[in-house]
Amino acid sequence: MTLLHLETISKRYGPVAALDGVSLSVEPDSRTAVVGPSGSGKSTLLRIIAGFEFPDRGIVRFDGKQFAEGPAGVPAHKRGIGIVSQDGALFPHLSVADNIAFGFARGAPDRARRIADLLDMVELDGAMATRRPHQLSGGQQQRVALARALGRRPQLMLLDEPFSALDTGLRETMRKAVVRVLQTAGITAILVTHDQTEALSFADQVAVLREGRLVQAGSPQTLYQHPRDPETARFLGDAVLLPATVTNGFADCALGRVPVESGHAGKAEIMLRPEQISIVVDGATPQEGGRVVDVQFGGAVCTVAVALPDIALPPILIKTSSIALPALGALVHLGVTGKAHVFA
Ligand SMILES: Nc1ncnc2c1ncn2[C@@H]1O[C@H](COP(=O)(O)OP(=O)(O)OP(=O)(O)O)[C@@H](O)[C@H]1O
Repeated sequence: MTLLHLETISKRYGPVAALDGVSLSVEPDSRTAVVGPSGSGKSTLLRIIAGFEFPDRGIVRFDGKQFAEGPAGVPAHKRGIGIVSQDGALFPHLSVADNIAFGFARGAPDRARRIADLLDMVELDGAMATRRPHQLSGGQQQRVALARALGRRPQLMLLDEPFSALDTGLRETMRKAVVRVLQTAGITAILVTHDQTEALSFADQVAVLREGRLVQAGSPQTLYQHPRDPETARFLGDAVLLPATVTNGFADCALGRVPVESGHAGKAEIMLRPEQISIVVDGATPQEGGRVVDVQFGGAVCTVAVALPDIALPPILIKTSSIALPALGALVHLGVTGKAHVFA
């Protein structure tokens, strides 16, 4: 059974088509990440699901109820959908406890226990209940915002770049904590993010928007390994794109014969992820091998650029460990693990 169903949603702002015929389904207890370049319509989609905006055309159906059909429908406060935004949007003059209790019915008899439970759920010390938001770190403020949204016991939680103001380490910790909380509470979530790694590690379903259109939706693995087009491939991570001739499950390309998954035959562009390519330093000749033209030390993951004999191709960027990095100028062979993806 589908929890949320969006059907051909379109929304214009004057001449701008913010969303153009977007259809997407979200299963109960799942996590969906919506990604796309700036201006691709991610926030508009979230606002339409929340009920802060209505589509010009299209249908929003939630848990068997029609929330919107074109510009008419159920207002935000009657949808029972939680939202956590980038800045947390806490009330600065209220204590943590009052912020969290904001969504409860006035005078709820179990108020204190519910606040304590929610603080516990988002892994915040109960002693913080009396503090004001400015006395908390960015990560703690986001936890309070999450607790406040959870307090309304929503079936669906919308997360609008909630980690973007946090630094890298804290971001990852928060992401894992949020996933844990949502799973424990059995809440379905939709996350809007600019961060591809965040999307791939957070979600069961990733939806890619571009210029208001849904380009592709599917599991993180499917999108990463089988992107619909080169732009989606590059958007979701580093990609090595090569012209090739495909026959009988193999592609002949600048890296030699590489197995492919597609039954396509003829000329095509193929894609490999950098981690599929390894460097073999074996005394290749300049006619057959590649030459190392750049080595970027990056700690655990280093980037080596290898120029191939076909000078029409840009150097291939390979991710490798810092152990046994090849020397600048070395002649090397490139080995391929797994299959290449074909853009037919
Ligand atoms: N209230 C508005 N009035 C006019 N144009 C708008 C309005 N809201 C959004 N737009 C336009 O609609 C398009 C989609 O905007 P939206 O905010 O949904 O994109 P986004 O993918 O969330 O972008 P970002 O990643 O930069 O937040 C953009 O071209 C934007 O300028």
